[in-house]
Amino acid sequence: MAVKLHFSKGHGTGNDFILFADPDGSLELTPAQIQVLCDRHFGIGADGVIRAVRSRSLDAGAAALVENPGAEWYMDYYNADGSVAEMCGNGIRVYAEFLTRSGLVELAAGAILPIGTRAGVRDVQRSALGYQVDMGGWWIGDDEPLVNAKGLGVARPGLSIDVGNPHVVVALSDDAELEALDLSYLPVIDPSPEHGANVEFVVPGDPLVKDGVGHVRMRVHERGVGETLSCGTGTVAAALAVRHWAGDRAPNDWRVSIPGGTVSVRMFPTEDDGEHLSLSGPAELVYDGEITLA
Ligand SMILES: N[C@@H](CCC[C@H](N)C(=O)O)C(=O)O
Repeated sequence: MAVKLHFSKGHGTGNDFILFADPDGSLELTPAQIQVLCDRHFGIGADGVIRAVRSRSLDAGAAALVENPGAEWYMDYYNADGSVAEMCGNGIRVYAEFLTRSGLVELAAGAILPIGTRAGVRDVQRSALGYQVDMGGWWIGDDEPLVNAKGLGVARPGLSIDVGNPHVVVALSDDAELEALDLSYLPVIDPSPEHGANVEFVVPGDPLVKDGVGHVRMRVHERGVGETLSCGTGTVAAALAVRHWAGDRAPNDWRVSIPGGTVSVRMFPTEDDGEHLSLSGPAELVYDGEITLA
């Protein structure tokens, strides 16, 4: 049966998404429908699709992820190839803008909007740059997978980082190396991660730290998409990796430049002696439309 879909198109630093409201959870799209929507020639075109669904409408497995602490809204996120992803750092800011602009939630300055994701609940609030997201904790692997990409010449060691979804970060020596990459080809990771990974190529700033803030340039090949103009979870993974390599004197405030703009990343202590990451950046809704899906 044909499905008429009302959607909004939005982006966070050029990482673009198709968003639609399905509060009661009655409109689950198939991977083939998601691929058509995201196709830049035959569909609307986007890096991912976000279904806005109320947590209470989820099946028991997904609902368990967002019960404690409770989140009224869940970000049901799909990559352009139709695969699911646990988290999206740019998408969640655009999702917050979509929920508030559509009148589905009210978000006063300083108030916190908890949003359910497959990686757990993430707190979002308005910030000077647009929105700020508490991205939670992370995990750094002790392996060093080798990464090769077209234009790189020789494989480089990467750092595996999980920030709710999987990343491998690779340091390059300068901007010329970063620009020489051809990310229209899938980077090869050896050993290959079981569930795939987003791959970030980074060039630490020179100087690395200016006025107490660390600087990094990054390009990314997103799992399930290809090269994108930005990846929010990738920027926090990049800042973490560079801080890890730089050692004890590295700062906790970072600016990460991606082809689609700049975002801010901060590492901050939590009450239980851990550390969380925060991501701040813009979120834009560009247009609304309607499409009929076969
Ligand atoms: N663009 C996103 C990440 C989207 C999911 C990713 N491709 C994955 O499969 O993990 C971001 O802004 O974080």
